[in-house]
Amino acid sequence: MNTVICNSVSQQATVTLPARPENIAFPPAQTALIVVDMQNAYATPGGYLDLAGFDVSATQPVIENIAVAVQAARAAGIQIIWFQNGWDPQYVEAGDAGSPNYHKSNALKTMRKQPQLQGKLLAKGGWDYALVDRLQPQPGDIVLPKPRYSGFYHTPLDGMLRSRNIRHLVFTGIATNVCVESTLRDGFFLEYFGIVLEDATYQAGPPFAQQAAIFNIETFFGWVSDVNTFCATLAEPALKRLA
Ligand SMILES: NC(=O)N/C=C\C(=O)O
Repeated sequence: MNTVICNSVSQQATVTLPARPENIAFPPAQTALIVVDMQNAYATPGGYLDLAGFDVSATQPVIENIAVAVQAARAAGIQIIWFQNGWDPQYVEAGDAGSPNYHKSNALKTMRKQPQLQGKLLAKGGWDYALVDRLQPQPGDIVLPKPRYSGFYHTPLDGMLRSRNIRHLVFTGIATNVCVESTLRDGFFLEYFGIVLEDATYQAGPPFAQQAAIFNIETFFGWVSDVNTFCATLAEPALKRLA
């Protein structure tokens, strides 16, 4: 299993993260680590993606890598934001037939095909909607429910970030090619710097979906790094102080 271990740090002014296509500097105190939709729906066998026919069998290393990244980010004074995707149990927030979401959401489609699942998939308060046991928010973290793929739509995310002077967003979570990429793209248009920790994300669909999302992000919308590098970068100033 791909386990990454790293040490924590105190807050510093700016760090420079080795990344593709080039290194990127950011101030931890004005940065958020966003954990996208690490719910049973997306990461656990028996959850929505699994029931809809997507392979979630390789998500455990991603969960572990996210836990490591969250711990390092928290110690460095980076704001942690947990997204939770879904709707009220009556699915009013999902939209009716007048919404593209009604037609494209594979959760809604799966429930229409299998009516016994109605009220179970991505419904607030249920097991499917809950974050996986391994990844739980702590006091000071922000938990943000969102009803669409992008965390910027129908949520207070932009205001929350601006009021905290946060301009850099480090992304982890599932799915790279859907909610991670959607949010990072919208952030780009709103003048946020988006960084993805590649090994702390996982795709919905075949491996080429991951590759394409990472290519798009690296080439057009943001920067790509990994958990080990992220942790080592945050630890560097602390190591220098000890020397
Ligand atoms: N969290 C996500 O990326 N979600 C992807 C698909 C869906 O929610 O139907």
